Amino acid sequence: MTETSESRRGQGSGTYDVVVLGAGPVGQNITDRARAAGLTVAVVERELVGGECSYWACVPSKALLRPVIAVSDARRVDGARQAVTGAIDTGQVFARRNRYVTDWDDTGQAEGVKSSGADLFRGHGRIDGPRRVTVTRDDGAHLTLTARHAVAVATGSRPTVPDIPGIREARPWTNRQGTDSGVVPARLAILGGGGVGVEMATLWQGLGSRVTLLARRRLIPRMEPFAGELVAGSLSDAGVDVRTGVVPTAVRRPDPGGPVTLTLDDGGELEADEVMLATGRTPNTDDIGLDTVGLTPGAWLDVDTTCLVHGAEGEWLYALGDVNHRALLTHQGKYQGRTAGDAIGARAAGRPLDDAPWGDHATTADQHAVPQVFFTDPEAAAVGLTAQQAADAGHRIKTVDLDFDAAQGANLYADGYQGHARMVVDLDRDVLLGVTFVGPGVSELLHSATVAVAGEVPLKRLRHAIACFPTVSEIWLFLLAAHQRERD
Ligand SMILES: Cc1cc2nc3c(=O)[nH]c(=O)nc-3n(C[C@H](O)[C@H](O)[C@H](O)COP(=O)(O)OP(=O)(O)OC[C@H]3O[C@@H](n4cnc5c(N)ncnc54)[C@H](O)[C@@H]3O)c2cc1C
Ligand SMILES: NC(=O)c1ccc[n+]([C@@H]2O[C@H](COP(=O)([O-])OP(=O)(O)OC[C@H]3O[C@@H](n4cnc5c(N)ncnc54)[C@H](O)[C@@H]3O)[C@@H](O)[C@H]2O)c1
Repeated sequence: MTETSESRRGQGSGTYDVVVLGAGPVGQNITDRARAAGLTVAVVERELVGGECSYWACVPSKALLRPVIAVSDARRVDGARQAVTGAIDTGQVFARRNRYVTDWDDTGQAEGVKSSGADLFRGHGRIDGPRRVTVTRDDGAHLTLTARHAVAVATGSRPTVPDIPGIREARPWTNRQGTDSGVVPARLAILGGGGVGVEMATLWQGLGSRVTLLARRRLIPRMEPFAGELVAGSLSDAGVDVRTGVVPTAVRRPDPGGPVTLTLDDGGELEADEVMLATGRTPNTDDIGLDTVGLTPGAWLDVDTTCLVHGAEGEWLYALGDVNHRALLTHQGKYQGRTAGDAIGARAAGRPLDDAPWGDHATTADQHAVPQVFFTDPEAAAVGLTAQQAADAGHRIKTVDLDFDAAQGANLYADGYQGHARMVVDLDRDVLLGVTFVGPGVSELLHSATVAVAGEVPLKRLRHAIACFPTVSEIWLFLLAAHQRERD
């Protein structure tokens, strides 16, 4: 850092090639790539290095879900089922979660940022005109950072609080309490049937809560309809009260330590010990100085394929991860971070960009091949387009559907394996536009589909990619054979 003289305690300035706002997984990835390109980097973080993902989202939720699903998996195998004789040890489950979030201590991840050669600044960052960022530290001191080449916004998102009378006063759980609680509420009402809703319902019901899941429409609506149906059925089998088409119109918790009551739009009432919001995300862009560069505070940031923000003059402002609203997923944001980091390196060196589709500096997969797994029981995993999305986009398609019990490997994996697979075929190019798997253990199957979709592998060639006998992956053989039969 080229620190200038400090006129008052804690005040100073520095000039870097790149300034990164937010040290979540996405901010860390762009930092690594910018450093690899030989650029100097300042990283600004106001809370914990590692972001929402490491401490209140992906990591703790999966640490908590795994024991629940491992027990279910054992129960699906004769011989193993008989060995599951007790209840889940919630104390051990919480201890496991605490290990994976390093007790909410970010020392290790902060060291990781520093060891990449970047400088880490603790405090709230705000853009202050083109290529400038001010950092306000907890003690009120300010610092000004100037970026020679780029400012990268990777400030993530926070839970959306719906406009329901009484909801804020009822102190609802969000993903934060849903992943950091060490107490199992006796009754939990979850609002929202997207990814957070279904995973949290699986998790807290599995740990002993009586969960009611209220969804405006079908569950996990961005996936194929059968995914939501299978997940809803299994949640109900596990004891979750799944109610679709029902929303609260008012919430009240008269006694701060007492139960919460939800008035529902079907005329009913629901009492619970906690209510959790799983109603989507709001970008952390309302207080980052967007107005100083002609952009709208609080908006999602619209970006090009290299993650440059549209509407900001000059090629210096990038937005990655949740804030650009392309795909609110850690792996996709990290891909954006790697791609944009390389693009910044190329632009800084005056090298030509390789930003044509699927080029080194293009985030093409954001449009065509986003993979996602919901760690429910059964898991729901999908990549690319659903049949509806493909048809809406004007593709001439056909779908191939199969239950997993066609594959002996699936039955050996779980007695009476229940699951379903669909591939969406582009009839004009004979490639896959999308694949969805629902069933136990399918999360580890998804990458094969991602390779096929992103690689645009012709189905004529894909049939030569042989799945081992007897694995769950054998479903590929049956899907491709069914496609070929229908084609011949
Ligand atoms: C319950 C839950 C489970 C999820 N599970 C998965 C999953 O299994 N897999 C998956 O891929 N995705 C999952 N997601 C989504 C995933 O958490 C996000 O897509 C991911 O965290 C986005 O990363 P990010 O770096 O953009 O933002 P974040 O992880 O939110 O990090 C942003 C960072 O920026 C900091 N920051 C914000 N504003 C400022 C500022 N002005 N100055 C300085 N610092 C600032 C924040 O403190 C934070 O550390 C889940 C989400 C939730 C809610
Ligand atoms: N395993 C994973 O990959 C994973 C897990 C969890 C979350 N995530 C990601 O995190 C992001 C946030 O997840 P999310 O589930 O909060 O958002 P979401 O947008 O996926 O789902 C929110 C749901 O809440 C509903 N909703 C909104 N307002 C409501 C209201 N007032 N009453 C009732 N329902 C209402 C919406 O209709 C929607 O179905 C998503 O992009 C998701 O993909 C990923």
